[in-house]
Amino acid sequence: MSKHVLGIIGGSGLYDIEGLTGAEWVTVESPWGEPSDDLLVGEISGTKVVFLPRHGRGHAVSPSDINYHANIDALKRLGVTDIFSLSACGSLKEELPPGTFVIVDQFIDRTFARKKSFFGKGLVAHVPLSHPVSSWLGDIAEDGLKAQKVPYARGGSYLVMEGPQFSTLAESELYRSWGCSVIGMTNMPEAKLAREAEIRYATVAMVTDFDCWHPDHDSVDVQMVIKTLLDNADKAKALVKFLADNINNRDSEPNCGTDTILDMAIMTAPEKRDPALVAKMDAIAGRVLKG
Ligand SMILES: CSC[C@H]1O[C@H](OP(=O)(O)O)[C@H](O)[C@@H]1O
Ligand SMILES: Nc1ncnc2[nH]cnc12
Repeated sequence: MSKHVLGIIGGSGLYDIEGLTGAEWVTVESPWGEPSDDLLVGEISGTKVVFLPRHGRGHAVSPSDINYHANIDALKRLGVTDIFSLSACGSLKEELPPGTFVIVDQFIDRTFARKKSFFGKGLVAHVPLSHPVSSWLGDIAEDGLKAQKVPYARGGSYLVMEGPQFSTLAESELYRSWGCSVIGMTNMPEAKLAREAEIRYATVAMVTDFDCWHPDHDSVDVQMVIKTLLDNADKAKALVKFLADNINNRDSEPNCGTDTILDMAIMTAPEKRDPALVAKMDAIAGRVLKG
């Protein structure tokens, strides 16, 4: 069995994936509550793949209501080592028109109604986040998009807004003035929590619209997003197959240190730790808390 276990978090428009051998929807119990849905577990080319629809099948969960903690905990419990988020997003740059896939490398987190950490009172930790995504995973995504001849951009900042309403024009212009490339509502705290869980994370953001700033394009609405997503669904599914085919066949291994990030992160002295929180962290931090 393969070493890297591939987690795919499917965003708007991606509620299922095909081509998994032995595919089974599995219910995962998490001490953090209910994940967005059951998780689809199977294999592609010998790689174990775990798929989770972020908004649930039928899209019943809004960005602010997603239980990001339970989602990451469930992926960790199923052995996931590497997560790709496939997300819809708005473009904040002329040169990133709808249909472009952006391999994001930075985030600006403007969400304010979400709990951001697994850690807290009685178990304090601070993980580094200067480079929130894995460039090793980004390389695999880039190879896949090149092979498929999909228009893509490597790098760019994803502005994470609270939503669920889309931005005002003043907000959209503000984020453009900050140099952000794309905007969405879901990748934080997801990326932060993945880092705390020692899971490598990368996002391929599929541009569906020009938000509301572009003088020659209508302001974003859901119909516009869905139309572009449907046009791009096959490309996203082919990318998932490429990721699974390739993640365990690379010449190099990741060296970002994410898989051991908690070695240096926990501040709370053993005798001051809250046993209830420590117990809840069995999957996320069991590697460093046990013994
Ligand atoms: C349906 S448009 C807004 C919605 O789409 C994106 O979700 P995801 O990242 O899960 O693809 C965006 O962040 C909003 O949540
Ligand atoms: N313009 C936009 N703003 C926020 N989230 C989005 N998801 C897709 N397009 C978006």
